[in-house]
Order: sequence, then C-alpha cells, then structure tokens
Amino acid sequence: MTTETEEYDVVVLGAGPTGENLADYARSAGLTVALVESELVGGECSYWACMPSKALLRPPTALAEARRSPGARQAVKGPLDVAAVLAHRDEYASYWKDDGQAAWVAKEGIDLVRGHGRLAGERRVTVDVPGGGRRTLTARHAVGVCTGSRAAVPDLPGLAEAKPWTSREATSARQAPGRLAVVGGGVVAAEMAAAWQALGSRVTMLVRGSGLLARMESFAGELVAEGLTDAGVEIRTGAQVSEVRRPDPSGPVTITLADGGELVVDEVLFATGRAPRTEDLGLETVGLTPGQWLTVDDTCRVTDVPDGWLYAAGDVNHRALLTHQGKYQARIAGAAIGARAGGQPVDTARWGSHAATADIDAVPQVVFTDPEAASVGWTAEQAERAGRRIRTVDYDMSKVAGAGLYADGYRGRARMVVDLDRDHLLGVTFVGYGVGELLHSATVAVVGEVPMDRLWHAVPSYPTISEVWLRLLEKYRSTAGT
Ligand SMILES: Cc1cc2nc3c(=O)[nH]c(=O)nc-3n(C[C@H](O)[C@H](O)[C@H](O)COP(=O)(O)OP(=O)(O)OC[C@H]3O[C@@H](n4cnc5c(N)ncnc54)[C@H](O)[C@@H]3O)c2cc1C
Ligand SMILES: NC(=O)c1ccc[n+]([C@@H]2O[C@H](COP(=O)([O-])OP(=O)(O)OC[C@H]3O[C@@H](n4cnc5c(N)ncnc54)[C@H](O)[C@@H]3O)[C@@H](O)[C@H]2O)c1
Repeated sequence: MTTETEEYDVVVLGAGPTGENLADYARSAGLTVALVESELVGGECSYWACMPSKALLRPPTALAEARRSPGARQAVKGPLDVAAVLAHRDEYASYWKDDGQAAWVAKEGIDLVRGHGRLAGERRVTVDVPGGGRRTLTARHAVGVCTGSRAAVPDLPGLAEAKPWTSREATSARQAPGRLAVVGGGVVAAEMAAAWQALGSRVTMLVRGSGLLARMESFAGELVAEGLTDAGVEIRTGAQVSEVRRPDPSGPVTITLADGGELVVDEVLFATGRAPRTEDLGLETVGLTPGQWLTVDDTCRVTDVPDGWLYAAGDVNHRALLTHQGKYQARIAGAAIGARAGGQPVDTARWGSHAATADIDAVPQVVFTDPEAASVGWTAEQAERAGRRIRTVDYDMSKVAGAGLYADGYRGRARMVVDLDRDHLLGVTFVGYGVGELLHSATVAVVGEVPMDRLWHAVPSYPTISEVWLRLLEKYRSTAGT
C-alpha cells in the first residue's frame, strides 16, 4: 500500500456539481486543488437526477403543449416515441461516462484523484484508489466535503430483498414497467410518476400525507395532482406502506398497506427523501458523527470542527438540496476559502460576497410536471411561522391573455406573499404551463427586496404569461389596507 503524502492548498471530496464548482472557484483564487471522486465526475445530477429526469420529462410535455394549441394539435398524429425519448435521455446522461467532465477538470488545472476519500484527522484525506493502494492528501488551507446525498429508503419488512427502484433506477431504466407504484409525494415522486406514466407505465402513487409537494403552497400540490390524474396516474393519499414482497426475483411485487389493502405491481419506486453520504467518510477522525448532515455557517464552514479548515457544500449540508443551490454555495465557499488563504477580508454580512443567503431565504425551484410548479422564497405559512406580518395575493392565471394564447384551456394559479412591514416580496409561487421560465423574474424581485411601488414600474410584455405580475400587483394595490 502506497503511503506517499501529496500536499495541496485545497482538497475537495466529491466531484458532483458542487465539488466541481468549489474546486473551480478555489483554483480561480490561485490555489492548488485536488478533487476526489469515487464514481463519476459530475455526480448524481448529471447521471441519475436532474439531467436524465428532465430529458425524460421534456418530450411528453412538448407533446402535451402541441396538443393544447389549435392547429398544432391536428398535426400531432402519433403517440410518444418511447425508444427515442430513452435514447435522448441516454445522450443527456452522457451514456453514464464522465470523459467530458474529467477533461474539463484537467483543463482547469485541477488534479482529479479517483477513488473513495475519507478524512483522516485535521486537513488530511486518504483515498482508496481503484485496483488497490491508498493515497494521502493534505490540505494547507481547507478540505471541502461535497459528497452529496443518496436515496433514503425506509426499513420495511421485505423491502431490501424486493430490490425497489430508487431515483437511480427511475432515471436510468431501459424500459417502462407495465405497472409502477411510486411511494412518496415529493418532487422525485411527482416528476417520475409523470415521466413513467407518459412512457407507458400504469402508475399508482402511494402518498402517506394528504397531498403532493408539501413544502410548496398547497395549491401547487393540488394542481400538479390534477395534471397527473388527467394523465392517468392513480393517486392514493393517506396510504402507508407496511410491507413489500417479491418472492420471485424476476416476478411482480406485492405491496401491503397499513389499512390491510394490497397492490401488485411490476416495480416499486421509493421516492422517500434523501440521506447524507457521510457514513464512510472518516467523520469520527475529526470529532463528528458518521452518517450525519454537516451543519455549516454561512461561509459553508462546518461549525463543529475547530480552526475553520473543514467546509461542506451542496446536499451534504442539508440547507437546500438543489443543484443550483449547491453550485451557489460552492461559489461562496470557494471565494471565502480564497479570501481567508490570502489574508483578505471576508464579508459575512447577509447578502455579502462570502455569505450564502439565498439558499435559506430565496430558494427557487421548478417541478417539471405538467403543469409545472415553480416557487421562490417563503410560502405564506412559512412567513407566518416566522412571525412576519404578511398579505397574500392570488390570481387565476387562466385570465391572463398571454396564458390563453400559450395553451388552450390554460389552468394555473399564482400567489405572491408580501411582507407588509418591509414592503417587499417574501415569496412567489406560479403553477401552470410554461411557468418554469417565469420564475427567475420572481427570484430577482425577492433577492432584490424590490419595494412594491417600484415593482409596479416593472411592466410585463403583452401578451405574455408574465402579465400575471401586472394582475397580481393591480390586485395588491386595489386591496391595499384591507
Ligand atoms: C431524481 C432527481 C432529480 C433531481 N432534479 C433536480 C433538478 O431538476 N434541479 C435541481 O436543482 N436539483 C435536482 N435534484 C437534486 C440534485 O440532484 C442535487 O441537489 C445535486 O446533485 C447535489 O449536488 P452535490 O454536488 O451536492 O452532490 P452529488 O451530485 O450527489 O455529488 C456528490 C459526489 O460525491 C461523490 N462522493 C460521495 N462520497 C464520496 C467519497 N467518500 N469519496 C469520493 N467521492 C465521493 C459521489 O460519487 C458524487 O459524484 C434532483 C435529485 C434527484 C434525486
Ligand atoms: N425539479 C427539482 O428541482 C427536483 C427534482 C427532484 C428532486 N429534487 C430535490 O431532491 C430532493 C429529494 O427529493 P425527494 O422527492 O426524494 O424528497 P422530498 O423530501 O421532497 O419528498 C419525500 C416524500 O417522501 C415521503 N416519505 C418520506 N418517508 C416516507 C416513508 N417512510 N413512507 C412513505 N413516504 C415517505 C414524504 O412525506 C415526501 O412526500 C428534494 O430536496 C428535491 O428538492 C429537486
């Protein structure tokens, strides 16, 4: 076993979107960087999450959009070409090969170290390299943990032996199962139910709560559920799975529910949340508990480790489990590491260059179902829980001229949450066709804390779906003081 020690300014564990960006920003600050990856450079997002899932969802949505447009509808003659969709997905997952991203890492002057990395005490990392052997890396300034998350599957009788799908199989499967059960009511569950129903499966969602997308405004889950039901998905709420059996490994799965009911399907997807990839990371060598999410300050420094050399960004710190937020944290942490290494001032004030702020107060998210659900910032309930004095304004998006032109029979709803004391928006939610691309306007308004009277002067183009902004603001002004 090799024990040679190699020294870098910064060692980054995990080359997902967060680790790649942290390495890049630390390198841009003039630091030497080693980036350690045990699977594929690009992480979950590139191969088993964002990219393949969106590649599966876009073609059915495009087809549905054509069918909602008179004239185009008549030109759509046949069904979805499932083989072509799956081929498109394979291309977007780079055929599960990371040559392109590894080449980018090399071009940026970052040293890629392949293998499983673990902390081995302060500023020290060991890497078990493929084919045997171990490398030891030390970091002069910082170690960044960007090891992401994995699917969390509950401990139910028979489940492990039944080999359920997780998000990995749901995004990489080569054919649609005849009958698919989806357990969970979050984003993965809703998106994957939409995708596989469109690709030919008969999908049943088993949701233990009362509806979908519980973290968004409740109308988001309701309208997305309506869309899924219209597409043929059966949604059972209040459905708690108690047991799963697959006696013949190549046969069907029997799911038993807590109320005694049974469901027989060809595959079952557990989309029941995420767990941190920290259980085999040597956390115990720096006084932390293996398997925990890593708590960080706003510069992404792990708070429970003295001397401020350990950073954690992306899913693993549990602040906002989204690629764009992991990359944002990486930009902030990379800049903070660079500034601290160079003895420069660090601006940790809210919205400062070294303080992640948006990942708590202004997280944008698009759920790529049909209709889409898009939100940024706080829901009315979150704002009220935080003790803010708010007013919510809702608008039926079907009344917007641009929405009617966009799709026949447009269905959708928008809400803005106004902070009455600070006079700006705390959150905005849009649900409807094509609203994903509308979301960034709301993100700018929330992050910029644009005063409501100034927002009035942000005139949306006619006739676009964005005109919903005008309608919301008109309603807000006409009901002022109510
Ligand atoms: C089905 C699905 C769809 C999604 N869709 C979206 C979307 O549309 N938009 C969006 O913003 N987010 C989406 N997400 C969330 C997004 O995938 C994650 O937020 C994102 O991947 C987190 O990036 P990360 O770099 O923190 O972690 P990851 O992408 O998980 O990368 C971590 C990397 O670390 C490596 N690693 C782990 N442990 C070690 C170790 N000990 N040594 C070396 N390497 C290690 C892993 O192999 C991996 O490559 C989706 C998630 C799922 C499951
Ligand atoms: N388009 C996007 O931005 C996108 C897409 C997919 C995933 N993601 C991100 O990935 C993360 C993971 O998504 P997710 O959907 O797996 O998690 P989630 O936390 O959003 O949803 C988990 C769901 O599973 C249910 N659940 C949890 N434990 C259960 C159990 N034991 N039995 C039955 N139901 C159970 C929860 O009630 C919830 O409905 C999210 O934070 C999400 O933001 C984002």
